[in-house]
Amino acid sequence: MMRKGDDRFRAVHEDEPLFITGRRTGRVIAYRVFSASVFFCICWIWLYRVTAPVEVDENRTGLVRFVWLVMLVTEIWFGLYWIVMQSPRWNPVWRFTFTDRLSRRYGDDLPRLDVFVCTADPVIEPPLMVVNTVLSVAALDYPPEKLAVYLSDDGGSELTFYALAEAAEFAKVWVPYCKRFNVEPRSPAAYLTCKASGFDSAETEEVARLYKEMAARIETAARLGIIPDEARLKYGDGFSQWDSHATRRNHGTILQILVDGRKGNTVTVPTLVYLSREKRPEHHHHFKAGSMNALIRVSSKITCGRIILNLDCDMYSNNSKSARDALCILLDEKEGKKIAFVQFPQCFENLTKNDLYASMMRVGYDVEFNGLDGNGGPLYIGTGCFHRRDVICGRKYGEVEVEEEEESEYISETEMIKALASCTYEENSQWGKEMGVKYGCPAEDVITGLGIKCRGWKSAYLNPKKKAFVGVAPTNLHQMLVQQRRW
Ligand SMILES: O=c1ccn([C@@H]2O[C@H](COP(=O)(O)OP(=O)(O)O[C@H]3O[C@H](CO)[C@@H](O)[C@H](O)[C@H]3O)[C@@H](O)[C@H]2O)c(=O)[nH]1
Ligand SMILES: [Mn+2]
Repeated sequence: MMRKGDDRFRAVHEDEPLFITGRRTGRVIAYRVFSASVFFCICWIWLYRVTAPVEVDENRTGLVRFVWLVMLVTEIWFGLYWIVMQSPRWNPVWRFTFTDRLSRRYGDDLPRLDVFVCTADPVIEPPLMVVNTVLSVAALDYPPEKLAVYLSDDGGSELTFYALAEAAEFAKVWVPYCKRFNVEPRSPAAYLTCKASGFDSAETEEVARLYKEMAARIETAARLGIIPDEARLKYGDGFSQWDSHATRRNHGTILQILVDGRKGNTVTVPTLVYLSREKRPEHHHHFKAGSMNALIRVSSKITCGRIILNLDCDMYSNNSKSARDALCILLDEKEGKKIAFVQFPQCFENLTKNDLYASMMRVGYDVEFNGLDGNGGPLYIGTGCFHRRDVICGRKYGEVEVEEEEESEYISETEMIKALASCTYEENSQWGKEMGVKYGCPAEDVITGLGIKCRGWKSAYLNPKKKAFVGVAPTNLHQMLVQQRRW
């Protein structure tokens, strides 16, 4: 947001909203007529059941009366269920943003944005895929000095760290290249796949060569499980944080700032941070919710972005303008003030046309989320969501927002920041309850979003034609069952 007392941009187009909320009247009326007709039928069925005489039970077994009673109860139950299910369909809305107005009003004076990418297992989530996600957000259309990308590695894997270190080097070429040539999408793997038939310029060819070399180094390291010696020397500060008996479930906090764009450092690449929070077998780690809370605390002492974007490691940014779209909602002077978070749908690139397991969730994302948005806002679904930092940390609607702090002159000591990601930090605190992402539920995202709503906030749903984030969905029955059981 703007700095205190800085109103250079305020005067420009002050009154124009940054987004509008649209309704599709024809479609809504058609649905309501259909819905009313179904309701009418339901009422008739109820009336019939209650008024039609029960046949005389000749054998006096009571069976006929019993069947009648069960039918009555089931029909009432289905009817009520159907009525409740109309709420996410009754009043759908669509949001449209004006990023040009945002640019005119704020220029590059945008709030700091911290992106959290979570990964947990270098085998299931290959480091090369993870760094593609990181690179795609590092190249967002956003001032690099205002952007920071944090990778949380719950797998505590040297391979993931190595891949991120390689990506930090490659980013110095990739980010300026994307901005200069307005590249889309900004995940190098996805972009270079579309260009596979031929490169249009010498620059693209050079970038493709550098990417392929990097990818080969990362994949070889992952396959052999060996980090090259040169990398160990070059990134000694990072690797030295793994002691000889560190395992996935038992290690200290590992924190390395690979690119430091804080005060005084001119950068073309955003701040890039690797974090693997402390894990000990005797302490519960609370899965992704635990890692998100560690990220919230650690980032608060590094860049303290006022806005937080949270992404699963398999969801790359497919539209470099998505952060600006979300800010159109969050920074809107009138309507935006009530909105705590902006949720984009989860889209997937690995599905076939028939989408055997219905992973596209089309009813959810194309119908019900718009309906929920007309009713206070969609759920938080754990990825592709822009939050206000202070709201996720517990601010209630109506409480005064703390002005964005200038980055402090004093850069906190790494050891002090590491303590924020220790296993014991949250003991006897409100973390996981009133603060941060909630614990105790496998679908931590949904209950966290509902908790925010209970504090008086609304949310907004953005589903632009050009998909904002694209990921990987389960493709076989086993993976699908595991996921559904957790939800
Ligand atoms: O201990 C853990 C476990 C998972 N993750 C990360 O959490 C994300 C989601 O986990 P995944 O196993 O891929 O679950 P999905 O079922 O695919 O995730 C969906 O469902 C989750 C729970 O509702 C949401 O948090 C996710 O955002 C949503 O994409 C991934 O990036 C993981 O790396 C961690 O960081 N630490
Ligand atoms: Mn997933």
